Amino acid sequence: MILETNELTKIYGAKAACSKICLSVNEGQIFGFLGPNGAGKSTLVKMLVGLLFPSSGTARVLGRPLGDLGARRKIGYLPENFRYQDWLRGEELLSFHASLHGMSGAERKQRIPAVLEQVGLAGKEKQKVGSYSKGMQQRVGLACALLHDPELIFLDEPTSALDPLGRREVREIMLKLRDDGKTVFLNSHLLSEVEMICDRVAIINKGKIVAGGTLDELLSQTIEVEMQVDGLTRAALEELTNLSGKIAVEGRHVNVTLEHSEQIPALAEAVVKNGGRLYSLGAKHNSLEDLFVDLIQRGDS
Ligand SMILES: Nc1ncnc2c1ncn2[C@@H]1O[C@H](COP(=O)(O)OP(=O)(O)OP(=O)(O)O)[C@@H](O)[C@H]1O
Repeated sequence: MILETNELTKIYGAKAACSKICLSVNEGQIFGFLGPNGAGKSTLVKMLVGLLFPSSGTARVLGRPLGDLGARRKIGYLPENFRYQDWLRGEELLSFHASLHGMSGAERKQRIPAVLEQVGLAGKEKQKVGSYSKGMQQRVGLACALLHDPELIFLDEPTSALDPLGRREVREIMLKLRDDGKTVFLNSHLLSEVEMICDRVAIINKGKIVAGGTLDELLSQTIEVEMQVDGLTRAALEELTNLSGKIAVEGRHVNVTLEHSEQIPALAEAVVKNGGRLYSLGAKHNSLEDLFVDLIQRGDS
């Protein structure tokens, strides 16, 4: 594991921004950390990169305890609302960051053009950062995070300022990083993006982890079945309700949420056995968005 947290907690006043977070992240993967606004995503990342002290709990990053300097040198971090020095040219900003990393002249000569190329800013390095578009600013932020060739990269909402094309390019950068053996910890609330590129995800709501696993594991948890039924009797309805906590009937349309696909034959049987006529039955696994909305709404009720 490149990252492991054990009951990591951050309390602000009377409120837990992160409460007893237990996570583990495998090396060489893109890990998606999802949650609505204010759920605690940025707070967790700030603790992991050593910018915030936890109130309690522990974590190991790159095999070292939190705050370890050797580990921090191998971490890249793109904060959510960063603002760099507007008056610097792109190359000057990167040069400044290179000096913060203690890079030699030879290293700078090699790494600065390489990251400019990597984030699609080659040829734009002479322009002032203040004159960059939002998308270019996001890319230069990404370049700063990748400059020292880190092993583990924390990206806090890296595509939020980008148009669809820019988002795709940043997704490609993340996939390339994974191909190169790097680990990416991606904070996001863009579910489709996470669904497209992440190997594992965890969902946080109100400071607590409410789900986690591979996408397959998470999305196979619930199945939505849509049936067309004529003459649904009270007895059939009762049996369907027993099979599923969630059922909606509108005319001939019956929607049922199940936990396993093994329950599907029992649904059909409950309808037919109790006098109903079944015209069609279709099952679909929930999308990440369905799961996310369901978990967050459950937490609000
Ligand atoms: N310095 C602070 N002092 C007090 N409360 C804070 C502080 N920083 C964050 N919080 C609170 O902690 C909670 C979690 O905030 P955090 O920024 O980690 O959420 P987030 O999931 O990153 O949200 P977003 O997607 O909006 O960035 C929020 O309720 C926030 O108001």
